[in-house]
Amino acid sequence: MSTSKLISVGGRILLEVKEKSKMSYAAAESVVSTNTWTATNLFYVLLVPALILWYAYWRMSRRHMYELAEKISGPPGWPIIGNALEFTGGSHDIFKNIINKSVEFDDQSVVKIWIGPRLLVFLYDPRDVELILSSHVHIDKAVEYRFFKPWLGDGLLISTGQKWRSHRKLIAPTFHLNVLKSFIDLFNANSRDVVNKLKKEAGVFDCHDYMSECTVEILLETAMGVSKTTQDKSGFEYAMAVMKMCDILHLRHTKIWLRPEILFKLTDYAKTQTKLLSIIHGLTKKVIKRKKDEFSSGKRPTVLNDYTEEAKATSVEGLSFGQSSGLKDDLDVDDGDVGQKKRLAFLDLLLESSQNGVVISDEEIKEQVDTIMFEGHDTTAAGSSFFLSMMGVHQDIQDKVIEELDKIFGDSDRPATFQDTLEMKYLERCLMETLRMFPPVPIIARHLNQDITLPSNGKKVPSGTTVVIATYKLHRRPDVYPNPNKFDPDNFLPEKSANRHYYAFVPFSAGPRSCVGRKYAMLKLKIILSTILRNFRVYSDLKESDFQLQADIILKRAEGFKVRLQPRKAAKACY
Ligand code: HEM
Repeated sequence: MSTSKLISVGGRILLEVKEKSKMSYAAAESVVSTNTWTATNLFYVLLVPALILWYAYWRMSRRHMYELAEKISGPPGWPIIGNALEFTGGSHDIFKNIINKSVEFDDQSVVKIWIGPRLLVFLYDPRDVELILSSHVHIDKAVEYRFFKPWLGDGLLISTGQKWRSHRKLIAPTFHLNVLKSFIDLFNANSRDVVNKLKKEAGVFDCHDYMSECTVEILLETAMGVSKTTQDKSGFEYAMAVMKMCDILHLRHTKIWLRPEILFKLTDYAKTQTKLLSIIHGLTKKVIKRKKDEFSSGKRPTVLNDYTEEAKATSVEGLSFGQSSGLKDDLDVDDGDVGQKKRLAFLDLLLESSQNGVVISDEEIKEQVDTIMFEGHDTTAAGSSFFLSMMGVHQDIQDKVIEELDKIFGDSDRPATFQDTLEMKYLERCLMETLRMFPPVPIIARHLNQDITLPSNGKKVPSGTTVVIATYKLHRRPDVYPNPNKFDPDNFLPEKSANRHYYAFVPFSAGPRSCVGRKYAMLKLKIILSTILRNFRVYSDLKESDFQLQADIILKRAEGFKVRLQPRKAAKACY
């Protein structure tokens, strides 16, 4: 065979081999694609029944919940998403919509809604409220509080079980009345500062900004023990960051698509949250570091063990410190029989405890500081701003408060004493009435780990439900407060309070998980508000029916807390 023949034969063979291999490749490809097709199809063919089975099992395992929920009334919802569409629109629209819709169910004081698979049952009969709040069993916070976790960690507000119990035991005494009495000078000094700042306001302005900054600064100076001279402008920045964080948390509570972590992280809100948390945690870290440096340089905290007869009293005759006088909690424990007790302010105690090898880590201290800073400032800022708004609206009531203050202080510009605060009885009634009509924490939510039977109507609420104490609705029950939408401080005359169900007024919650800052808040508010009213008369151009309420975690006025001030003693400087 010639070379060219060989080549051509070889080429043909090669071509043939190539053709064959092409064919077998195509065949293989078709086998693979057939197999892939079959595997993909098989996957889907199996997935669909698997999902159906899983859904059927899931529904079956929740049958008990559905059966009991069926017997509780509530607005009709959609399949899968339930009543999630009720939460569309802005915060004010949501609040108005929910309150309006709830009216239909007022005769039963219990309303059910579904947000996707979550069952929420709103309660506002005092007997049902008592069942939940007085219990040592129903103390777990609802799963919705988990959105606070990146901010507050496992702080007192959201922790549960043994951790919550031991930290509560540690922290509650740091808000004991004896400790609070030692803060009076600081309450006065900061109230004076806010009065001086308010002097520059000539027209209508939002008093909440001032109240917010002032309450942050007071907290830093009292509970955290950071002196004014070492504070910088970060208080205001912190307060604004907290406000914006609350907006984001509220969105996550109400917009079903923002609930799953995986979806939330894709949004701009997640980026904003990271920025806000760096401002918020920046301040708390700075505060703790400063305090630790003081400790290591040998500066020890002041021990507050003034054990005079007056200081011994933990409860004061005729003063309820923000709750029905028949209720008692761990803040009312009288340790007169325990012997002389060393008392420290909040952060001093936590640091001292940790250095003595007690129960609390650095991370836990940070979580508790974040919790107290949040709970302690935004609530009181809202409460005081609502109070000033109500004084502005009700000039006749403001007259009576001013008359009382003039009786206590006369012409003097001296700072208020603890004894003075006991005599501010009418101002206290106005404060309680403000907290009734505008509770800064308008709802309290708990997770049920077992079925409960409602004392008010015998209906059962199933385990796994989020029960929501609707404080705002509870406080406006016409059978408890005749004319409930009228601001009437006489609702808190002793004889009227005595005849009322104890759990019909719970602005600070009640029972084992009541607010640890209740007495602190009442004392601080009395001093700030009396100082403002000793210096200014407050006016409002709006009536309370014009207030646009919104509940971004904390109840606020959507349009801002707009008031006007007129100096009472034009020529006199604040003392
Ligand atoms: C007008 C002012 C205040 C109001 C209306 C208020 C209201 C409340 C309410 C309703 C709760 C229960 C929340 C829930 O269960 O979801 C609570 C808890 C709490 N509050 Fe306050 N609060 C006020 C001021 C303060 C202050 C000044 C502090 C601290 C300085 C504070 C610290 C706390 C803490 C740590 C908790 C969690 C307690 C626990 O779960 O054991 N609060 N507050």
